[in-house]
Amino acid sequence: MAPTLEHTYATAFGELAFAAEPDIPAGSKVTWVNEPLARELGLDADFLKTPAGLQWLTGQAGPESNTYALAYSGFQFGQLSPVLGDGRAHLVGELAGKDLHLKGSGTTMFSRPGSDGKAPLSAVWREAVIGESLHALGLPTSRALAVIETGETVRRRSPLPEPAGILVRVAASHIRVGTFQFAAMQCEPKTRSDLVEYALNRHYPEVKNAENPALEFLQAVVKSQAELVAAWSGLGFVHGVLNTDNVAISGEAIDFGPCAFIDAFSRDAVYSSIDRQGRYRFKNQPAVTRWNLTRFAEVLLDLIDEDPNRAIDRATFVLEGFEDFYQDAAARVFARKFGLDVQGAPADILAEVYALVEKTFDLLEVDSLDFTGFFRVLAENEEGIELPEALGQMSSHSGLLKEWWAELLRLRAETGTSEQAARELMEQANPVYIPRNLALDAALRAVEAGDQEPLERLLSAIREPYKHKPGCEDLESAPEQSRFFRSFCGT
Ligand SMILES: Nc1ncnc2c1ncn2[C@@H]1O[C@H](COP(=O)(O)OP(=O)(O)OP(=O)(O)O)[C@@H](O)[C@H]1O
Repeated sequence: MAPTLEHTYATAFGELAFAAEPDIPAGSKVTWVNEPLARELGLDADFLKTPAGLQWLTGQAGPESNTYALAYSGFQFGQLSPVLGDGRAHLVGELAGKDLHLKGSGTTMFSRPGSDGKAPLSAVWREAVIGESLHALGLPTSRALAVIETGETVRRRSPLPEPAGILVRVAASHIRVGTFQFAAMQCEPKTRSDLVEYALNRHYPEVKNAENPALEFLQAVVKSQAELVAAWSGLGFVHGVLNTDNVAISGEAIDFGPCAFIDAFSRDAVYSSIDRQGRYRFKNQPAVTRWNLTRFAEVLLDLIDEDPNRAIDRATFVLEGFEDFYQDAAARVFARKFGLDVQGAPADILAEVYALVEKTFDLLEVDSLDFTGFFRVLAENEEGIELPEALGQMSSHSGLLKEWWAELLRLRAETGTSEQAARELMEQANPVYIPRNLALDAALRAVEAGDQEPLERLLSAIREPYKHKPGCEDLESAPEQSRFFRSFCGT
């Protein structure tokens, strides 16, 4: 049997959570359960695959339905949409302090006019695989608990129908920057102060008794977002749609629809077919996150200080800390990738590591090198202090490469990192396996045709990302044609 879910958010915020029934078509089946996650949550994976498990996962198990569509607003590609909300998603409840949430579960009062409330099976799986990969790589992220096939079809990328699915996901919460924007525009001021208190209790209890809770909350979200985006930089990960409704205040990655890990490196990498101006390209992610946080600060100002000018000064001071948090976090992320032990290192060393990150990007970009492959080759270098031959073969700019290598060795010496320590750091920071774009795409096409095996194989590799897995060699690198890959945003 499965536990009873809580509804603390919906109970506390009736003006932000509206009763809404999911549409679970007859014949729907749970076709995949995330067994490690089920275990972590104390759930029985075998039960979840049964018809009773399907009912529990979709909020239909009790005598009455307690499922909700959540309200939020959002700046989408820079333009404010005052009312968005779960238009094809439902909150089922909370388990162990986390949200259980459906996507692709039918229309609600927030549905986009004329839209079907559904999700293509391939989009459901893309989110499931990427979430598992980010989690295995140590990043905070929402994760798929299960995939449901409904037997229905949807039309997205072509006039041809494709199978539909429902994602059952688990997230720290679904409180977004856009939730606060909605509360600011549509609710009494008390809703926002209650929401700050609720969010602090749930996500940042260490600062919940602060003298100025709204200011401390802003500070905590700024820091966690800076760390999140720095971790993405370290993986060459492009979220895809960093609208304010896709920014969770918990600091987890959510709603990474048309996301991808970069193969051939370019700072301008953008994978989403709807991001025509490249607003959310790789190199813009820190600046765009700062922009999103500024929109967040705007709707907290009156809670920060009743004097508007003082409130702006205080919020600005916190926002200005974003760059420092980001650079510090990015320097630490890349230090591990470079094999540098920076524990206890002074700020000037971290600044030098950060400068080396930019030089690395130059080196990768000038030859469009494979981001993940470059770092893994570095981790597996057998040549000690000699410039690794394999890197020499990858790069056609030997001058740049030699300079870069000399700088890396200088920082190793400066930080007193032994060869052994360097190798250990790099082997645990530079993955062998990420969901390569073309391999993921091929696996998604297979699942649409009824074959789940390629996805299961990909999952087994990315779940242990730092270890070579016999039989998965084809998933270790990107084929040449991946340079031209662009993910379709048919969510
Ligand atoms: N198929 C759909 N049917 C009804 N409403 C939809 C559908 N797809 C998106 N919407 C709604 O349109 C608005 C903007 O959606 P957005 O593009 O952010 O999609 P989303 O469902 O939130 O997907 P993602 O998780 O990838 O961000 C949201 O209110 C969303 O619920």
